[in-house]
Amino acid sequence: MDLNENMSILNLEVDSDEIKEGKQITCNYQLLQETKHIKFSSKQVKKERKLLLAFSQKFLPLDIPTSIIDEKLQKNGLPQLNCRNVLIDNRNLQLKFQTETLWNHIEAQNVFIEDMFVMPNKKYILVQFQTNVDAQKFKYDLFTDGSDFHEFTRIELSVFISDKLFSLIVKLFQPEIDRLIERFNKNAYPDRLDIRENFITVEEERRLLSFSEQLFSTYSDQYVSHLKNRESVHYGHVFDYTLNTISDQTNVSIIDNNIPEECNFLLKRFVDLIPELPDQLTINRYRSNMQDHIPPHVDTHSMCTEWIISVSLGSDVVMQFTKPRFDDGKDENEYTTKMVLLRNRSMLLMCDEARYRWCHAIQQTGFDIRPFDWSAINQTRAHRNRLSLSPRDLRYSFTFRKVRPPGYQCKCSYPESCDSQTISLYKKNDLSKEIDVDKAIQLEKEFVHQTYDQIAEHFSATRYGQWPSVTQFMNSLPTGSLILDIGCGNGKYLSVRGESNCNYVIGTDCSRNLLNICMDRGFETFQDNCLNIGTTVREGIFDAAICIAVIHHLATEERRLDALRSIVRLIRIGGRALIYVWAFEQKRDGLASKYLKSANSSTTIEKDESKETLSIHKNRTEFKKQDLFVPWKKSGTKMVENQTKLRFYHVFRENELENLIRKLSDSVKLEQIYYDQGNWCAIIQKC
Ligand SMILES: O=C(O)CCC(=O)C(=O)O
Ligand SMILES: [Fe+2]
Repeated sequence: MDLNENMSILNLEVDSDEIKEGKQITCNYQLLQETKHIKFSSKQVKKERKLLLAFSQKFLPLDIPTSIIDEKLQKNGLPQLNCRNVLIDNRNLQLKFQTETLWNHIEAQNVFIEDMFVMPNKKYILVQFQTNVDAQKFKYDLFTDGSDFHEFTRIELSVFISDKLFSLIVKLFQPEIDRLIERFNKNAYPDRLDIRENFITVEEERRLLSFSEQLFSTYSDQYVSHLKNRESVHYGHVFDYTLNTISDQTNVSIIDNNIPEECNFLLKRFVDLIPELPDQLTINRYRSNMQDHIPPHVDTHSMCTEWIISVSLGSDVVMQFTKPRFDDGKDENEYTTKMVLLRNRSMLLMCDEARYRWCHAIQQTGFDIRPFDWSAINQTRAHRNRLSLSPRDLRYSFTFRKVRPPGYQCKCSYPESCDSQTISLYKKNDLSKEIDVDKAIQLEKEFVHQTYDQIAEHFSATRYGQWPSVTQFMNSLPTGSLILDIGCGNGKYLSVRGESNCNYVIGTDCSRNLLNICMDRGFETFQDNCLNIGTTVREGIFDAAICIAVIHHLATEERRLDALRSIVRLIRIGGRALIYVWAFEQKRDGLASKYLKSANSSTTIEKDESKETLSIHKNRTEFKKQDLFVPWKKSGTKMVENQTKLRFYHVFRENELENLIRKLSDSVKLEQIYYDQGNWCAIIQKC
């Protein structure tokens, strides 16, 4: 028999019904006839969910040379395994089937499954077979080179596990699975969200698919928006996804003024659903191999009427709806995220609350996790919630809207997400009095995270110059330093690897779109909020950190202090960090900063300033307040006011950064504090 190169011959057993510190896992390396006992460390127990990761990293015998395995196999034949459970490691996403299809394929080979368990947010699948013999057949017959089944998929890493471990893993993850599945519960969908499955027939889908394929293959770049995350074409008006609104300022053109006649049959079906017919259509093309997606957004309120329709073609996809926490202050995970399965040939209608209040998104992944569909396997099993992994195919969506006249003021009841009402809402807050934490989170989400995601490309194109004193700090670090760039943006400092080129820089940022730019440049990054980083990476491991122009985006002093605490936790004792924040004082020693000097009247936005409000700063002028919105304007386009993107800033006064650092207690030494081109800067060292 032939073995795949990485096939493990490992059998894992636990000696307990619980996973506790000091409890043991026994690893039988069957072919090697070796047994190892490994005790759970307190760390593994603390982070139970990381346990399986620990299994795969620690226990998979990848280090055993294939030649040894072959030799043992020839001598001893197949090991007699006393196990019916197989853990499939699908981290490389080799599996090309949806879980239900995998089940059916396996059973079609007369190998019988008792249960299948997809772990939440993990790329592992546990399969429980009815007997040991079934498990062995699965592993040694179905997945060897040359077998029919092997043509469909490649599972290179899999591990046998005991019944006890199987049930422990189920116990460990079931609560999380229940929570995930609850998000798919139709009874709790956003109000006024309507889904009609089988809205079009298979034949109608086929016709629209070939129409779409032709559009994207024949039309030139004049008509196709090549977005970072997908491609789109437009009829009636262009929809600009960087601003989520209708725009005639983009560099793509509409294909035609009218919706194409291929859609006439759809318009007829819309008549009963919506008060007026659409005059705008965007066709989005999501390529599965590119992990195409759409970031969370609310389609701008004032630009189209109170409904939006989207018809799905080609592939199922899960759409995520999030309601800002702002509304009710309840735990976001429990109450405000909903998952909606959009099957191909279905229609999605978003009105009122679903349209105006909830963000919708399609996540960046090759696989969707969704509830297991028992009707697809003609069998029933023990009653508990199960998940299914579902690979995506090429998907097209047809989004229809009815455009409003320019200057229309939306009067919806959701001012916090309304472009016509938002600014007046925040005007009620004077942040010199601290706002509560929910408001702060919402303010940062809307006016920092979302804004950076929306302006990412243009922001990146204007952010290439490194500040010399930042590079100087990075170059002053010892050879081999591991450096974390917190709020790395487009990664302009991630290439600074020290004089010897031996330093290693990792970046983190909130903005997925900025991180995508880093990824394209080949940098290593992960997505995180500067307040949470310690929960993603191990604390105390970095020799240094830089945090340039980040902390001034946090809305309360407590949160700014928390960000400093988080930086300190991440670096090792003796490690150093450089922090830059924007200064209120834009003139020092009689000299204006570069920011003031580059004043250009054509880029400014005039706005009334009122003493008691959170105001919009006039670009390239001195600051009048510490808490304000700074407009981001795409130069070269004539933007009307409500299309301008705003970023929230708290600009620091002299001594403010220093005072904040002093609150960190004795664990930190303030090495240097200085002023650099309109910024207050500090170098600190962890004692
Ligand atoms: O692809 C979809 O179904 C949704 C598209 C969307 O949200 C949009 O075009 O604004
Ligand atoms: Fe949308």
